[in-house]
Amino acid sequence: MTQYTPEQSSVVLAIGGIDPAGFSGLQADIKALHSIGAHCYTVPTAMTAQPAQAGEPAQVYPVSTEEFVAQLNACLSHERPSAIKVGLMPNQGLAIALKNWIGEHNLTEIPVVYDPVFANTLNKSLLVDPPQVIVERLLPITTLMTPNLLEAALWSEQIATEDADLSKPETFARQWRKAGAQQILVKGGHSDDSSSTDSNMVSDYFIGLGTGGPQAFWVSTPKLPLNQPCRGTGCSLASLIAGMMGFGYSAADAVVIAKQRLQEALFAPLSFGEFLKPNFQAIKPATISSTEAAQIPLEKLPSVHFPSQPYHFNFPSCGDSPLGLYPVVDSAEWIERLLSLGVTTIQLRAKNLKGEALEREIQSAIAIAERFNTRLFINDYWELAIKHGAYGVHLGYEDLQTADLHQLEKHQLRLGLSTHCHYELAHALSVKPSYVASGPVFHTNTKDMPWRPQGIDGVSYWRKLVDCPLVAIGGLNESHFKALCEAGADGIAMITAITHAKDAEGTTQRFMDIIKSAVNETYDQKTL
Ligand SMILES: Cc1ncc(COP(=O)(O)OP(=O)(O)O)c(N)n1
Ligand SMILES: Cc1ncsc1CCOP(=O)(O)O
Ligand SMILES: [Mg+2]
Repeated sequence: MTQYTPEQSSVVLAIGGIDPAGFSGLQADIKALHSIGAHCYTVPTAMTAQPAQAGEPAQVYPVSTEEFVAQLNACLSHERPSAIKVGLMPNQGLAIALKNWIGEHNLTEIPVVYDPVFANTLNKSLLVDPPQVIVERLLPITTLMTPNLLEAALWSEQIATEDADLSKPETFARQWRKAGAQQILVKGGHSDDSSSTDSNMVSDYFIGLGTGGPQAFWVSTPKLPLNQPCRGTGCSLASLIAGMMGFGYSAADAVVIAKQRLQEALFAPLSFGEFLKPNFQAIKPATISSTEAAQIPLEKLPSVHFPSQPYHFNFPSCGDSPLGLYPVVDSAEWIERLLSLGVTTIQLRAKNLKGEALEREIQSAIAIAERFNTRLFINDYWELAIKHGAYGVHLGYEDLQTADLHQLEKHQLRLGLSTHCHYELAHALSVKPSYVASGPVFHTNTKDMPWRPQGIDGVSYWRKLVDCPLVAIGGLNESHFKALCEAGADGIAMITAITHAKDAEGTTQRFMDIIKSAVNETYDQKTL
């Protein structure tokens, strides 16, 4: 369910400080990483002594470069790490040693998540050298930085242009990118600024590298009413992100999953003395089978939205009857043929038409669907769909970046959205569409897709996260219908199985019958 291929194991090399009180640093990393089933190597950069009392400073005792490199080598003598998480890096000598070690051992392909810890939650400085010098050393080897607002400010103010508004996470993120950060998540947890998002939410700003170039988004979870300072959240989040990237997830997916995992661990935090800490023991462990990729159980997904787009939409429903068999075809002629058989949901996916011919096809398709009182979705061409009063549109993630959702909502078109990974699903759900499509379920020859097929298990997993109708698509035929209905699919979409069938009419009729009885059986079983 990701742009990359999720693996069965994730081994994270966690590099950071030892907090003997057990709130943050490597101890926090271990707990967070074990909760997602990742293995955690721990290489200390420093012992620390961080007293609870506000007046007393923290002590930091860095390890020597020799000790540091010996530990790194010892870890490497076991399995090669699949991700590296860097937390407290107290001086530039260790930063340089890490950079050199990564280069010497050809580990530059491994994702490095750097959480630039400058001070702890109690604002006690933990660095021996100035933060700017340390960050400069580590930036070239970092895949994703995760500063909080204060840490981001420390660096950004140095390089800010005069008109930059440094009170906002997105400004910091842009400044860091200018300074050479590949991908960055600026955590807004310490911000009182609510201009860009809902004040009941904690919003972080991400700039990453999507398949089609840089991508930027806000990722938000509800603010939890915590009545004591909570420690170790930054370390835990960065570790979870590294752990998910270690499994092979993209940075955007890893951020979305990690943010939700942390939210769940904070929902009923553990209280210890004057502090709280995330309760990773209380959340569901990951299930990792020997054959499938790791599956991380989540209660829901965070809200995700593009910087330019608010996420308060509400698209009309597709009605009470299940979407059922959902043929995706390329002409009005196909629509006429299939609707006359009683198909109730259909899509016009006209990839080979342009200009007037395209507009004519869309107009005819809409007229036919109206005659049969059927749910017709127009793929891609949302402006023409609005112009000619279509029932709905189906959009992919790329279309979402340019489509005017306000116009679609204003004209009350139904909206179906494709999703292939956690990040896309989180984004789609934030838009509150009329349905979400999930695929490819199986390998498809119809379209090149960079995602690994999710299988029926993937549909069941998606079902638990999706609070609107769910459509399955990709390599589907009649042998899958029963299992798909049991997995909770409301609609079963397909191209080849119908349009390449010898007897398309007979096949469609049979498919409708199978789906109808599978739906009835599933319903009977659920109500027994
Ligand atoms: C029901 C349904 N699900 C997914 C898709 C794929 O749409 P999209 O991502 O926009 O890709 P193209 O179909 O445009 O290639 C779909 N069309 N229908
Ligand atoms: C457009 C699309 N999006 C996800 S899978 C797919 C192709 C589905 O076609 P088929 O049913 O022929 O596998
Ligand atoms: Mg499309």
